[in-house]
Amino acid sequence: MQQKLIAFIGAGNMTRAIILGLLRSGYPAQKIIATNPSNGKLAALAELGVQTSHNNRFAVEQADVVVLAVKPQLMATACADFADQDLSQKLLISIAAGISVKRLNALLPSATAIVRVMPNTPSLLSVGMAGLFANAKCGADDRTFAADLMCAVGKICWLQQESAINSVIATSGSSPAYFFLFLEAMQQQAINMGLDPATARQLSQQAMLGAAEMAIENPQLELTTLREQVTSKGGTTAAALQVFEQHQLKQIVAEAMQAAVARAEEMESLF
Ligand SMILES: NC(=O)C1=CN([C@@H]2O[C@H](COP(=O)(O)OP(=O)(O)OC[C@H]3O[C@@H](n4cnc5c(N)ncnc54)[C@H](OP(=O)(O)O)[C@@H]3O)[C@@H](O)[C@H]2O)C=CC1
Ligand SMILES: O=C(O)[C@@H]1CCC=N1
Repeated sequence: MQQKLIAFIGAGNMTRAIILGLLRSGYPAQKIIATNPSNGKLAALAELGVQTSHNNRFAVEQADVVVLAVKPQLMATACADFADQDLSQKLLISIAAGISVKRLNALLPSATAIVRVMPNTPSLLSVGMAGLFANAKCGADDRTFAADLMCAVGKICWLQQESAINSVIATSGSSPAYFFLFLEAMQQQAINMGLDPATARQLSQQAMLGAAEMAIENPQLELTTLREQVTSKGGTTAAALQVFEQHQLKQIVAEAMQAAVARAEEMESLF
């Protein structure tokens, strides 16, 4: 991966995840600067050798690549700190949900090459999944750098349409939380059935990990086939799946994902 000075604006969960991945892949810490208003998160990054600052303007001035990683509702405030700087030679990467390229161009008028990235928190363990959309002003170098950045923390896919970012949010950005909700429910019921909390958690999470690895290792098999392989006729799994069907699990999932997309679209008009 090319070594450019990367400024992360906002040093929260996602920035930390991406920086840890970069460092693990051998990216030099002194080529990274992170900003944040409060101290704690910066201090933790400074311990890893990363440069830190409270000053967005100072960080952006030196950077070749600027990663916008603040909450969507704070994006306008953060960008105002360096909106009058010449960003035309810098690659701008935004990981924010609900902030369009058009909005970024309005907030940062001199920005040219812009990549929107939708990552997820498993990036922290280098098993992230990110969708990337590049605007028409991005050259091959910009695309390669953005791809390399996210490949340091997981897998990526390129999107042809910006609107697909919202589908990525619903499918891989937010979905670790859907999964944790499912795990919480399983752990709770296992406890209700008499298992201790640690055993209930281990059984649930290890089964899910194994199932995810089976799906990954068997791309030639449809997910339906993998499900059917667990489901003996007249057996226990069939009894459980029948309950999911009665309660229309697929419809619930569809509605939840549609709600995520609708909120992303709403945020595009709010922030
Ligand atoms: N979390 C997730 O799973 C995912 C998040 N995203 C997107 O990533 C972005 C960041 O999310 P996440 O890391 O979870 O959020 P966090 O709240 O963990 O991190 C945002 C950080 O920005 C800091 N901040 C606030 N205002 C400014 C400012 N003006 N200048 C610089 N830094 C500032 C906050 O500081 P302080 O600590 O003082 O509040 C905070 O540390 C969001 O836009 C979100 O949509 C995308 C995909 C997945
Ligand atoms: O909840 C959110 O808005 C962000 C985007 C995807 C995951 N977290």
